[in-house]
Amino acid sequence: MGEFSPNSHAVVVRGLRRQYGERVVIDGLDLAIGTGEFVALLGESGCGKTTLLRALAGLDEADDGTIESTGEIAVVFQEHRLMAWLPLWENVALGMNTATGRVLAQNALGEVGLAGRENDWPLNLSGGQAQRVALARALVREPGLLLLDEPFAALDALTRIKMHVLIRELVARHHPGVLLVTHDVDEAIAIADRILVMRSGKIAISLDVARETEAGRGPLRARLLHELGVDVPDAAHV
Ligand SMILES: Nc1ncnc2c1ncn2[C@@H]1O[C@H](COP(=O)(O)OP(=O)(O)OP(=O)(O)O)[C@@H](O)[C@H]1O
Repeated sequence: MGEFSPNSHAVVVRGLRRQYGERVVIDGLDLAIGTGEFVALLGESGCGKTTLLRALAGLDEADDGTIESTGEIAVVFQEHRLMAWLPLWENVALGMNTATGRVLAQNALGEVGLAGRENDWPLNLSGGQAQRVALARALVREPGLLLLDEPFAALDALTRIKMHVLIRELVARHHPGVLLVTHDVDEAIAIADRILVMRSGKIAISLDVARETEAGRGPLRARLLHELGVDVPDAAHV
């Protein structure tokens, strides 16, 4: 990686290191995500994806290295983490001034397809709707960096595809840098501009997919599966 201009990057990570006892999980990792860039992070189970995300979110201390980010950082997890005793708008506006928070929450709920539902309760929502509220809560603060920790993994296949379309629209409108942790190679290819593979505590591979043609996606999928330790005879048709 070359030199980064902090102004055009949502986050720049240099030499990040994290270890648990003797086990080094992140080992001098470098990473830069541009403003408005959608990056997916793949890696074998236990390679340190969640550890990296937690360090970026400030939920965990790093042992060494620097993380420079230009704006707020928001996280959406696999489970929605909404508060059952608060109506949807209050979940979205949590910690904001009530009057402006309410208006911003209403707008954000409209953006995720839940207009008019601001006084409804989390318990009345489907899994997909609850994740929409979680996205609204993250984006209402206009974060510079949006961290997504497998937010669509628990959803059914059709709902997941709808969420892929929605998240792309939201990112195009709000321009945060995005880091999506996923186990799903097809999800990564469908929505990311760039795919990273993490291995041995570092970013081992960075592949541009934004301009990949339809014909190029089969070989790309096979390559990514191979990098993740899965070799299939003709991966384009699996
Ligand atoms: N708090 C902790 N204390 C000790 N070891 C930990 C802790 N958190 C994570 N680890 C270890 O660090 C390694 C990386 O864990 P991490 O959860 O970051 O991996 P991951 O790539 O997100 O895995 P998965 O894909 O299965 O979610 C694992 O070996 C895990 O056991």
